Amino acid sequence: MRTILTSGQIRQADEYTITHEPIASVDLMERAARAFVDEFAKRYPQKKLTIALYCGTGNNGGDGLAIARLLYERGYQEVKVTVAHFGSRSTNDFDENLRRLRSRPIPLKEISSAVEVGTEDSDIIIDALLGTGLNKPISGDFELLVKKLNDIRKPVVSVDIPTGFFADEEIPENAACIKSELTITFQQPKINFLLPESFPAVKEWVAVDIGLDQQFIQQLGSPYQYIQAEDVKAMLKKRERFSNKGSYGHALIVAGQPETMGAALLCSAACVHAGAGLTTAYIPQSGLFALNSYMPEIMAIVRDPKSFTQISWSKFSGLAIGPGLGQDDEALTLLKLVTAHFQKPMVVDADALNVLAKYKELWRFLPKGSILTPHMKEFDRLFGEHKNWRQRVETARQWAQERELFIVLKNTYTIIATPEGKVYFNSTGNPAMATGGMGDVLTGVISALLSQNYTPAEACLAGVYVHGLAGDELALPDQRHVVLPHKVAEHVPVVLTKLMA
Ligand SMILES: NC(=O)C1=CN([C@@H]2O[C@H](COP(=O)(O)OP(=O)(O)OC[C@H]3O[C@@H](n4cnc5c(N)ncnc54)[C@H](O)[C@@H]3O)[C@@H](O)[C@H]2O)[C@@H](O)CC1
Ligand SMILES: Nc1ncnc2c1ncn2[C@@H]1O[C@H](COP(=O)(O)OP(=O)(O)O)[C@@H](O)[C@H]1O
Ligand SMILES: [K+]
Repeated sequence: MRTILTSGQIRQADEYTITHEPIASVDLMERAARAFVDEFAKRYPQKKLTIALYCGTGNNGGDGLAIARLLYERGYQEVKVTVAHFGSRSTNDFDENLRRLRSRPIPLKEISSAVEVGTEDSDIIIDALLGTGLNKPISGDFELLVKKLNDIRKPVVSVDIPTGFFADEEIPENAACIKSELTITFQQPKINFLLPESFPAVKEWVAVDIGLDQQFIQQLGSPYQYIQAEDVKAMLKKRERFSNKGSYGHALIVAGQPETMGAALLCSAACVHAGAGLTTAYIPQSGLFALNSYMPEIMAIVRDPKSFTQISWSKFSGLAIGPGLGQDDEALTLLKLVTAHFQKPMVVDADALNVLAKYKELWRFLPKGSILTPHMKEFDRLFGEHKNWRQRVETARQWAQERELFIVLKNTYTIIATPEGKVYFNSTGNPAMATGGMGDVLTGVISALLSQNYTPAEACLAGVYVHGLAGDELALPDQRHVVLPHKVAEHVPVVLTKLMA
């Protein structure tokens, strides 16, 4: 896991590293600047580029001055620097870097108001005005300068965070900020980079390691984590030589209506591909033909009232309810039936979530450790309207803790809130996956993992990661516009094999 800290915690980690490594703070700044320049040089290797750095007078500005010097030393000869003295005092490391910069033949202009900025015709702008020290929305000269830089419509690369961007608190409405093409951020993504509001301020980000003390970072106990491949690799279990289908559990997928059988098929098929020993779909009579012709590996129980009393619930080790289920009386009956008889953690998705939103008294029947997989609209139906994603993250965290459930809030960086109060952000997935049926596949994958005896936490974390990775492997190499959910399901075994290699 990569721990995600708030700006305040990052400052603590900086201070701890400075005292205990030990390293002088100006040397830590130099290390950060070097890490920035390494990444910048990879992305923009043309040494003839004209580069304009805009620096504030805090440590973000200090980084900018060090970056200008290091770029020059790397052979970027067309670098120039503008320092914005807009009121805030300068830091010692800024002063030291200004002294170092002055000994180089790099053009330096110091301004005390935004109107002094002339026409800007450089190829690239590096934004080092303000970083994590931001404590209120920018206004006055900062706002004017930011507006000017945005209006130039040249690519902007931000140092650590775009100037004016709130890294981890709720972003105030209409707060002005730099719209960066790329943000090269120190040590870890900032929480708000992982939420939709960050776009277009943060079109793309990359985190570069500046060697902050890892032990100290762990000890800060941040609830926010960013899932990495190693975490999922450590969870996955290989299939044993003397195993049989009984070793991998039996999943029941309660899904589908005559008009939405596709959802049931995609979910059940994904469950088969993700390795459930047996998969049974609990579907309407009219869906039987489609099911049998789509995938013969899936078994069926036909959903007539007689069946309600005939299911032997204990033989299922995993269960999902919801994809394409509808929200009529039958859906309500099924949700009641399932929660009354199935005592293990289950996956609740799609229409079952909408039913749950309408009949709040059903909450208390959900087995502890169950996994809710809402997208944004389902989430707001369950928990009320939210003004922004930062609020959704906190609602998910509170509810998951209070109800002892896992909430998988599907998004670009899917958010997983756990009963322990942790919040994980998924690092896989891409916009080609934004197509109907993709969530049904995710539900199938998670229920397959539950039926194979993975813990609910493992099923959520590994499930979302694997699902996103399958989508990435299909879409990213040749930049596909769209990937189809059934292809993602079919690719899940390939991804699992690679992760277990
Ligand atoms: N040793 C360290 O602490 C390190 C810090 N680093 C850099 O330091 C940055 C943080 O530096 P600072 O804490 O000096 O802060 P900034 O450089 O982000 O901001 C400077 C000052 O601007 C003022 N300010 C805040 N909001 C404002 C607003 N809306 N309008 C006008 N002024 C405002 C604040 O008083 C703040 O201290 C990071 O983003 C990173 O770039 C890196 O060099 C790595 C090491
Ligand atoms: N831009 C994106 N980046 C990453 N993942 C995405 C993106 N768009 C969609 N996804 C993933 O695709 C799935 C869509 O789920 P959902 O909206 O429930 O689809 P459906 O209801 O049609 O089955 C989620 O797992 C989501 O994380
Ligand atoms: K910045």
